[in-house]
Formats: sequence, C-alpha cells, structure tokens
Amino acid sequence: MITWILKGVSRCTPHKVTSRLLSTFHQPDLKAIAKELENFPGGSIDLTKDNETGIAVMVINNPDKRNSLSGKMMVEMSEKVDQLEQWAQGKGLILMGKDGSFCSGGDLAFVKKALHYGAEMAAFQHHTLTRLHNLPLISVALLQGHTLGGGAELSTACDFRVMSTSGKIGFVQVKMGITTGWGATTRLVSLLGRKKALQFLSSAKIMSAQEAHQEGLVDHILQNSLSHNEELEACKQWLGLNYCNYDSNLLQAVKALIVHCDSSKDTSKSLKYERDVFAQFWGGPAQKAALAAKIKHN
Ligand SMILES: CC[C@@H](C(=O)O)C(=O)SCCNC(=O)CCNC(=O)[C@H](O)C(C)(C)COP(=O)(O)OP(=O)(O)OC[C@H]1O[C@@H](n2cnc3c(N)ncnc32)[C@H](O)[C@@H]1OP(=O)(O)O
Repeated sequence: MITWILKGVSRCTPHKVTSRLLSTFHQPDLKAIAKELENFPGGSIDLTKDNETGIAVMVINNPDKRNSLSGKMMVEMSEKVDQLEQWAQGKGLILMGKDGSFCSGGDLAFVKKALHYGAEMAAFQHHTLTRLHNLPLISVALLQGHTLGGGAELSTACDFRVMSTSGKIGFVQVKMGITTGWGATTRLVSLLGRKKALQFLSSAKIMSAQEAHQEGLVDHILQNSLSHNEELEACKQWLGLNYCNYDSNLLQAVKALIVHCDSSKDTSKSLKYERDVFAQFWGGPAQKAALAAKIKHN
C-alpha cells in the first residue's frame, strides 16, 4: 500500500464532506504512487523535440480509447515533463492526442479498478500538471475531436488552447459523479475567473469550438477542412509565428518570469483542497452510478 506522510490525523472515511478530511494528507510519496500507477497499463505518451524550431510535440497515444489516460500514461507524462524541464533549446510545446481526438479523460477501465485510489492519483497528476503548466516553454493544447473530463483538465495546464472547427470540450466531471481531480478548478479560476469556472464545472456543458472561443477558453480556431496532420502544422505555425520568434534563452526567461510572478499566489493550498474534495466523491455512490450508466458525452 502507498506510503503517505500524514500530519497528525489518519485517513478518514471517504465520501463524507467533512472539514476534518480536508486537512488529512501531506507530502504524498510520488515514487510509490508511480509504481502503483504503472500496474494500470495501456497507451503511451510520445515526445519528439525539434532542436531547429525549438518546438516539441507530446502525443497522448491511446486512440482505441479516444486517448484516455491509463495509470502507465500518467507516469510516462511525468517522465516526459522531466525531459522538457531540461531542454535548453526549447521554446514551445504542443500537447495533442493521436488520430484526431485530444483526450477523453481517465481510462474508464483504470478508473473502475482505481476507485480506492483517488487521492493518490490526484496528487500525482497535480504534481505533473503543475510542472507542465510551469515549464519554461510556451505550451499549446491542440484540441481535435473530443476533450472531456480529465482531458479538459489537461488542456488547462497549457498556456494556450487551439481547437479544430469540429472540436468539442466539456468538464463533464459532475455528470460522472466527481469533481475535478487533475487541478482544473484551480487553473480555471485563475485563467477565466470564478464565474466562468463555475459555469463550466457546474453545468458539465459540452462546448463547440465557437462557444469555447467566445468564452475565452480557446484562443484560436483552426481553418475548416484540414486533415489531422495539416492541423498540427497549422498549430505549429500559429505557435511559431506568434510566440517562438526569438532566442530560446530569452523566451525561457520570459515564461519563467511569468511563472514566478504568478506563483505569488501559491496554488499548493488550493490544489490540496481540490484533491481532498475530489477524494471524497471518487469511488462514491454517484460515481459508481455514472460508471454503471456507461455515459457517452457526444
Ligand atoms: C480520472 C479523471 C476523470 C476526471 O477527472 O474527469 C475522468 O476523466 S472520468 C472520464 C470521463 N470521460 C468519459 O466518461 C468518456 C466516455 N466516452 C464518451 O463519451 C465517448 O466514448 C466519446 C469520448 C465522446 C467518443 O465517442 P465516439 O467518437 O462516438 O466513439 P466511441 O464512444 O465508440 O468510443 C470509441 C472507443 O473508445 C472508448 N473510450 C472512449 N473514452 C474512453 C475512456 N475515457 N476510457 C475508456 N474507454 C474510452 C469507447 O468505450 C469505445 O470503445 P469500444 O466500445 O471498445 O470501441
């Protein structure tokens, strides 16, 4: 079982909203969690770095399951973020899914087997996605096809979101009987303010590209009728021409400055609160009912 360094209190009964639980866990043992997550196989996270353009592409590769994330993929994403943190020539990053879908959230096969494991998984994802968000690279999520649940959460860990005309995005967590587990509430409030975060998260509304653009969640909509590969090229151009024109040292300094100035509002408390609330609903009756209902969000 997983090692946690607990501060004073022991782990409480899940699914009860108690203020006691909200201050339970501290300092998760991420190595131990990674070892456990690796037991949930499927898919991969693939990274290519182009030293000439300074643009890397990270691909969420699990197309048979609409690029949902297995435990193993969560670990691989963390390892790829390690590599990007060390990339001296880097300027930009595109995060995308394989074969025309961005990401449909957690792999439901993993979710069903990991219903005892929400707090650990959320702690691991918070650590990875905070580091992704804070990379010294200008990051864009290329949203093709569906971006759902945890996938929508992933997209908020990038600096920008570029979407296909036919793309759809929805924070469907409440429909799945849970709250956000991968840090999207904290990031959405900071990105778009309380009102919009509340609208997205409480309605579970699935937005078209036009709607998401109007709401300010999506920064750019790609031209219609491009192939998946052409959309990637168009996204690279959008990123390259707008934001990657200058020397990598300078651009990395600009991004690091922004992260530094922004970290004056430390998100660690808010993320911790977010994962404590998530852990109370994860594995609870509402989630079990949603899983049994085999909901499709298209
Ligand atoms: C743990 C994080 C948590 C969070 O914090 O939010 C989550 O993310 S919970 C997961 C939320 N996501 C879902 O509930 C997705 C459910 N799936 C759908 O809504 C639809 O499948 C789709 C994503 C809209 C795609 O629809 P469509 O294009 O019509 O294709 P299919 O429905 O036929 O899907 C193809 C294939 O892919 C499987 N699939 C899709 N998403 C997942 C997933 N998240 N986990 C596992 N498998 C997934 C789907 O079951 C199909 O498989 P087969 O039936 O075997 O072909």
